[in-house]
Amino acid sequence: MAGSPTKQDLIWRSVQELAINGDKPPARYIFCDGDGEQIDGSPPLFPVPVIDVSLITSSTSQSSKEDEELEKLQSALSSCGCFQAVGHGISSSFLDKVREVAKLFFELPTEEKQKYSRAVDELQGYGTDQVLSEHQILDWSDRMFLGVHPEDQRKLKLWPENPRAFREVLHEFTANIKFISEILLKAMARSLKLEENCFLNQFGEQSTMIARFNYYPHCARPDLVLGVKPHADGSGITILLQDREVEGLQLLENDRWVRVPIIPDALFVNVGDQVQIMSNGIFKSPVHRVVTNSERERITLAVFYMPQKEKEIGPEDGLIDEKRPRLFKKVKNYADIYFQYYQAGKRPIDAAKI
Ligand SMILES: O=C(O)CCC(=O)C(=O)O
Ligand SMILES: [Fe+2]
Repeated sequence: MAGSPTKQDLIWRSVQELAINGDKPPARYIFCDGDGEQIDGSPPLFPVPVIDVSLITSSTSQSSKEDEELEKLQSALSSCGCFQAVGHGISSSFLDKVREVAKLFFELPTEEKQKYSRAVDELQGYGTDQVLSEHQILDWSDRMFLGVHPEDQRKLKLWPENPRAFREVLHEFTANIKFISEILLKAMARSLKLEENCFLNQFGEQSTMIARFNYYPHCARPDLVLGVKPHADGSGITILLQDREVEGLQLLENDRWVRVPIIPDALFVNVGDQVQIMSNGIFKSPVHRVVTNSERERITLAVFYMPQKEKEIGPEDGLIDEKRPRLFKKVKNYADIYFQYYQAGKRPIDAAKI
């Protein structure tokens, strides 16, 4: 097709298709070029703390092992804001099944995947980075975004029926993730000597869970593009199932990018902005980005667990005193605020700061 691409072309041309010819990425994907800082795909590996979820599941049987694990949890979330969860109860073979259905979906022909396309002004469905301005630098990734909770609000017409097991596997996986998220949020409250349900109460009965399958094709110039630009998540907490073999996630630690290692059967958990707010800034929502590589595709599944829409959230009273004054206002509909700030290139959590 002649001429420069229209907005519509950019929306519908998947990065997967762009990657096939192995050419240099189009200008709209170039995050840094030449004189800017090059994207380092291999900075030092960061020893992300490992937490055994099976040790922190019960509030009744207080044991020294549990106390120790809660202390580790508190320390991880107050420093890097993330950890690798093991002992979470989901079998290794089921995690691989989740990875398999995701891979089979992205392998489908374009026309088949486009049956589930995101409408231009919608968030849910299959697509690329949402194009909101001509100047936006686009992510080198395709994604499938699906609301999974509350269950009665699922947009099932966007849930793939191909591969056959997709819906069932996603349903089962996210039911497990919800269960684990609730255990974690209780443990996080206990680790701060708070009543264990306090964070969960802020999430509300109709808490929201969104699944985002990320597909990062290989890229001829991984030094110029990002799979996902630097951001902190707008969730309460995020649980990420990483690719079993291909790395790509990086964290900003003390102003330096570091690599997140792969532990194949672990779930990578990070605090999102809304839990940073609820914890009055004690828990940190880490800035992270995704890099690509020239050889292999990478597929991940991020599940964002968020408070109910319209519900006001704010710092827990028990975490405010003279030594630690209130750092954040009460906010609601943080997802909307997040989106506006993020697209304007600002850090969304600043909107909630006092
Ligand atoms: O794919 C990854 O490793 C992380 C993705 C991510 O940060 C996100 O979806 O918010
Ligand atoms: Fe993220």
